[in-house]
Amino acid sequence: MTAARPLVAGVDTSTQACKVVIRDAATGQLVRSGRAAHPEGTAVAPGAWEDAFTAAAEAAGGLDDVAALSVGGQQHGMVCLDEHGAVVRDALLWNDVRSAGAAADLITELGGGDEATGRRAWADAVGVVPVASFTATKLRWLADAEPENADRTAAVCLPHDWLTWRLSAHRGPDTLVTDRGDASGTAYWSARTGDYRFDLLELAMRGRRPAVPRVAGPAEQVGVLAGTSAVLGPGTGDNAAAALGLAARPGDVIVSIGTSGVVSAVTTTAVADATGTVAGFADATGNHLPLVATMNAARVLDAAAAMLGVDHATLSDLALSAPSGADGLVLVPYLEGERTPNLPHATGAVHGLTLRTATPAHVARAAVEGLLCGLADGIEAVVARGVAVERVLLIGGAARSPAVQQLAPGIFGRPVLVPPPGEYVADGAARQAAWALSGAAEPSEWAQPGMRQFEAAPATGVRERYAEVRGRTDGQ
Ligand SMILES: Nc1ncnc2c1ncn2[C@@H]1O[C@H](COP(=O)(O)OP(=O)(O)O)[C@@H](O)[C@H]1O
Ligand SMILES: O=C(CO)[C@@H](O)[C@H](O)COP(=O)(O)O
Repeated sequence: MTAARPLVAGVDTSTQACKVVIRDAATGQLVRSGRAAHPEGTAVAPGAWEDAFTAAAEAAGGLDDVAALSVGGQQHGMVCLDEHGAVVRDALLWNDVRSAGAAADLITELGGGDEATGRRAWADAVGVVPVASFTATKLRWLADAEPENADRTAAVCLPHDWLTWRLSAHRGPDTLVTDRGDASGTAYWSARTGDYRFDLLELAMRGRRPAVPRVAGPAEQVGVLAGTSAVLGPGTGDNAAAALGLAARPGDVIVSIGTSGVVSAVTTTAVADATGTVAGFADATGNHLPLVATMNAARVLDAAAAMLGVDHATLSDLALSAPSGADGLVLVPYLEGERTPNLPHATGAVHGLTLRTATPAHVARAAVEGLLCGLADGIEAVVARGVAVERVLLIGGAARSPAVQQLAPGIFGRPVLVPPPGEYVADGAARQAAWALSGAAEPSEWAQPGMRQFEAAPATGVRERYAEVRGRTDGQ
């Protein structure tokens, strides 16, 4: 049945929801899709992801006719398993900042007590400088705060690794598999060398060495969907999956405004930024994916809309009705602490309130501009690491906002391409599944969606005023 017209499934197990798309393996045409919500919070029982996957797959009409499946997922989350494969504690997600102190400790420890030396040493070793988001820092937190759980941790993996493993016919924790894209977000695997740094894993775990997933090749068949003959691809981190879904090539910069704000670019060489601003991740094809991530993105607009008591469409209208720069009103959007810049305990700030600016329209404008200014800093950071920018592609839930679409080009100082609203992470996972199924050297060329191009005059002074206010408050 599946041989005549094979279908493939792509999964995005993201922060807020699980999304499943089912596409034609040959053409990429969307056949069906479904989604289900994840629980709130930054510590989540992994079983909730499996439940959401089951519900999303059912909403997508089931998987009976699917010949291959891959899982893309939120990066960095710490999933600890005991010797029998049972979950040791709730997973700590990428946006959980309790490990901020552990990150600082790991930097100075590797630097022999010197922070600058430590930053350089981490960047050289694994392409990243620890921040609270990365798995290694969560493991250090575990070792210090919950040593008994650290002792019970026989294996550690990431959300997409865990879901792939749960969906497979394998059961022992020794059969866990990951890929380059997600492994590169652990801070104990190097995208440059392709090797685990077990010394850094042991440093994080204070001498313990849990098992880690095998790093599969980009299109490897890593198993089968339990109870079926459908092939499982290795999966990958959500940002690498989005790049695959968009068939991103060198010169493309992807700006994703989901729960996280992400600026990423496909490159052929590894990046090692000792400032830690640009993380030297890998992509899902064998290339690299230098990336800047912020913790405050779509939910800044969710919060602004809730604060003003309006829906997203009205928030967007309000923002577009206010003048550029919101007459000096600036919203620094560090609502959940921030990762870039590294201010894990920061809070948001609103500066420049006057009788003139104390209007819903000014607040809406300041929220959109504050969000975009943080991402503009991210684009500038990847450019500073030598990334060439030919196209800027805007995706993620908040890319649906007309205000975001129309204001981004002025604040980024570049035209912006917006593909139709879609699940590009799940699409990338589906494309990987088709690739694994085909056994071909390269992923098939799927028709890419038409994109709308937005242009605008530079938003003079907006980023400068944002930088001034951010510097003044430091978001604290
Ligand atoms: N039209 C819109 N305007 C602004 N934000 C939106 C809009 N539609 C959805 N969102 C927001 O986008 C976010 C979900 O985006 P998504 O990329 O799916 O996130 P994630 O992959 O992190 O789960 C939610 O916070 C949602 O409220
Ligand atoms: O931490 C990062 C990237 O380094 C985030 O991009 C997470 O991977 C979460 O992604 P979303 O749920 O926002 O898509």
